Amino acid sequence: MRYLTSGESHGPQLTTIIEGLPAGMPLLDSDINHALARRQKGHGRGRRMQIEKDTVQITGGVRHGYTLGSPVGLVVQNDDWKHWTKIMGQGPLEQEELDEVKRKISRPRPGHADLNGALKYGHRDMRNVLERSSARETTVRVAAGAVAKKLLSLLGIEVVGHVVEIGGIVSNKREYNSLEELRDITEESPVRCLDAEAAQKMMDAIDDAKKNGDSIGGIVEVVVEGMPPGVGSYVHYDRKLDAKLASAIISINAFKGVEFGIGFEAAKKPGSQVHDEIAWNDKEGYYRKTNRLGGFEGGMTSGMPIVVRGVMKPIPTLYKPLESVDIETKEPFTASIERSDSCAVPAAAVVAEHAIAWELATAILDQFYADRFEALKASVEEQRSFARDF
Ligand SMILES: Cc1cc2nc3c(=O)[nH]c(=O)nc-3n(C[C@H](O)[C@H](O)[C@H](O)COP(=O)(O)O)c2cc1C
Ligand SMILES: C=C(O[C@@H]1CC(C(=O)O)=C[C@@H](OP(=O)(O)O)[C@H]1O)C(=O)O
Repeated sequence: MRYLTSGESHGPQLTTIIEGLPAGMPLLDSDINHALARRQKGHGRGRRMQIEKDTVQITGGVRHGYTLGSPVGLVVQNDDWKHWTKIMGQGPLEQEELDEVKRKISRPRPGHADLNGALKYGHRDMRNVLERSSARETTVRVAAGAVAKKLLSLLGIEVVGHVVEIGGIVSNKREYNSLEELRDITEESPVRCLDAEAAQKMMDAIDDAKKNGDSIGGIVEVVVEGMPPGVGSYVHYDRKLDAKLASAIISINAFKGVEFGIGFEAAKKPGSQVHDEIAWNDKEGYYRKTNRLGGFEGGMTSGMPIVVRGVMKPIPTLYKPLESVDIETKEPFTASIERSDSCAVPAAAVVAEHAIAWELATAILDQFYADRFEALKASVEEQRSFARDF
């Protein structure tokens, strides 16, 4: 399965085409709209989220609520587009219109894609870079991921993303009875955090950062339950599933680090306190007594919950900006900016959830029968009972 996205942040719309879904899978726009609404929430976002009411239009590949096997097209309109029709128009402009809209962006923001993108494509107006490097694109990544999540859920695999740290404030509550409980509690939290006390401190930290013209980052965690064991590969470096998940996390705007299970803590501990002992019982077959490795050994799923965390750096656009250089004058400057998020970690937890769901669904479709949904389901179930009886 693969998808491409197209669209600029303030252009008319964002589009994605998904290729490789099986036929006969139930899919409604409401499955996707719920995910889009979740991505828009979260304490710390700027005014843009009040303008947008993200909803999807399915433009192909679905009929009467079921996939056809043909490419699935998804479109999300940018409501902000109506304010940008001249600046972002695709046709040529008259000279006087050009003068009006051609306020070139020549001052790159440290930490954003502006300068590197300009050097790559030769854009002297860095709007040509920022329009696409903007995390607005994560809207359609979430839309594609919501389709993947639907497929996983129909196969008994659930994926939940939540926030475990913002601005150095750590969630102390990690235990929950079920993924459903984790989802419900974090859904109600304005920062998508299980620990209500830490959540309040996180919100205060976001407000402080905003007041000071600054921004803060954090850590999100994605948990997956229900993956059959043995998905991925130890045979080929480019089919290792943990590596694909790591790449999916780092591909999200502003993500700088990734770890599985106890992650970087493993460097400090002896093997006896890192590796998970193997056990067997009648009901489950093989399982691990602990899950310190976060659901992976040898690039393949172990059947234990997958636990993957990603580090998001603070948002680069600052109301109290850092020093940079104007590419026209080569003079140093510290410019003010119009609007920005001060913290997007809660939204990024939703993006991470969907990026992970996409990779898992793709791995399932690579490994099991993939043309008819019912046959896929039977094939995944067969792997589960094979592993149970092995
Ligand atoms: C949900 C989300 C919202 C974001 N909002 C902003 C924002 O308002 N302003 C900003 O400068 N960066 C924002 N970012 C981060 C930038 O898009 C990102 O830093 C930039 O594309 C450069 O890429 P890199 O940080 O991965 O190197 C956001 C990221 C995410 C995931
Ligand atoms: C539009 C979204 O996020 C945007 C991501 C973003 C960036 O630089 O990444 C900059 C901001 O854009 P704007 O200047 O239009 O407010 C965010 O609002 C979104 O998440 O849907």
